[in-house]
Amino acid sequence: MDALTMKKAAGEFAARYVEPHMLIGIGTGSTAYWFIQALGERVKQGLQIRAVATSKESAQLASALQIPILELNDVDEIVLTVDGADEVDPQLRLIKGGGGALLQEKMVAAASRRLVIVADERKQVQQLGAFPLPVEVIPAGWKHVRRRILEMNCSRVELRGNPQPFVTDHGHYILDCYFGKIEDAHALNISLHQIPGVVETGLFLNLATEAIIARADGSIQIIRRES
Ligand SMILES: O=C[C@H](O)[C@H](O)[C@H](O)COP(=O)(O)O
Repeated sequence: MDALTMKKAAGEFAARYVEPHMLIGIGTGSTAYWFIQALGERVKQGLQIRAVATSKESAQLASALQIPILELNDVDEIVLTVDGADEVDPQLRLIKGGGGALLQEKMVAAASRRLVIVADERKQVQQLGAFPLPVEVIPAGWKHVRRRILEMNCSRVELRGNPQPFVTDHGHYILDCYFGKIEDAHALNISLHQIPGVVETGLFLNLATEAIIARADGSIQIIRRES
């Protein structure tokens, strides 16, 4: 199976988790795309649900498929959110934000009872950090934030977007941070949050409850976080 087919398989598998009248969170990216498409198909066949989106892009896609979209502020607990990831470790700690939607994704994840990650096997790692960690920052001070991150044992920090900086849905910039292997993700997350100007990090810790991993041999692996 190639990458696209694996993403499609994981996304479509997750769409089966959605039950009538659920309030769900819909993720962002090329794997979540297939979840949204499959959900749209079920809505077309009469499934009634309501959804909160993790990005403008996903909101637009869902709306085009007649999936009713609500604002995060207008809902209480989200029953189930399905989202992609850039890296998934065996404890279901994640790096997210490759598509720049990490802030809204983390807010939606934190408001969700279940966060199910859809990914292909290439996203599975023993230790987080090969994928550069996205950090969302306030544009007015990004150079100072970059300097502080470089002092934290980080070999390279790149402002995303060239020549124009990439601007997130919430009007911020993204710094892609090359830490290499992250030994203590929890401590790193806390340290990054202590830098003035950091809005959010792409480290999703203790949030994912389950991962649906599509394998190249055509199988689906389900990993559940031990609580
Ligand atoms: O900001 C984007 C998100 O965190 C995505 O869910 C993540 O980058 C994975 O995207 P994809 O499924 O396209 O690899």
